[in-house]
Amino acid sequence: MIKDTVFKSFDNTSALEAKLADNIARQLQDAVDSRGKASLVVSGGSTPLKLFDLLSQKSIDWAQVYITLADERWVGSHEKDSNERLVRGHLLQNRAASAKFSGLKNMFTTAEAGCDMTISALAHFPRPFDVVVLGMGTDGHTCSWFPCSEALDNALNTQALCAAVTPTTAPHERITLSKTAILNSRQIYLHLVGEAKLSVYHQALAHDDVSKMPIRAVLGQRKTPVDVFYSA
Ligand SMILES: O=C(O)[C@H](O)[C@@H](O)[C@H](O)[C@H](O)COP(=O)(O)O
Repeated sequence: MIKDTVFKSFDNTSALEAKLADNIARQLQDAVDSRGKASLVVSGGSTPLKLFDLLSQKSIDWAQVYITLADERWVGSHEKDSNERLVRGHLLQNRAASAKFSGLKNMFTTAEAGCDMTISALAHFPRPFDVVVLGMGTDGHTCSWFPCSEALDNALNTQALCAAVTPTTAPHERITLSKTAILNSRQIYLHLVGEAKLSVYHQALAHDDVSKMPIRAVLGQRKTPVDVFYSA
């Protein structure tokens, strides 16, 4: 049983996105004011697109903000399943166009082979990450930590920043930030939309087995604050 998560429920997705975009913008600007630069890790998938649109319009010092992804499918950055494509089309727009983005995919043929290069590409990021925004799948995965995937143990236990994953339940080989990387953050948000995700979230809280629902690796820890933002 996992206790004490901060859970914020909103009447609709617009209210959720407005509040989450305000929080993230404030935390990034605070980081720039105190340390000169800030870092933001975002997730792909369908949930965060409107959040990205709103965030891109915030008036903060984006030129000092370093942005990357929690995970990426090992496909070209113009392909429809690319998370980088979503970030470029929705977040790195408007005022946020001046942010410094590093994607996770590189020219290596496989994620396994490209992992070290991705780690080097992120070496200059301010860490701990200031803000991490995670999503969750209805199987309880977050990032590309898929339940029962052979690579899950490595993604959850390596001290390296990234791990390669080939899920059996989702398309594409992937690269994902590791648990070590994600938890080395000042603030994590878990962005959930829809009743199906709420039910999965409750199932995740009810037990401790991380291999069955890897989101528990985030919800069941006390090192890094996690705020869950939910709307039906
Ligand atoms: O690349 C990805 O797929 C993700 O980063 C992944 O972890 C995502 O956040 C969840 O699968 C939720 O996806 P949806 O928002 O599409 O439901």
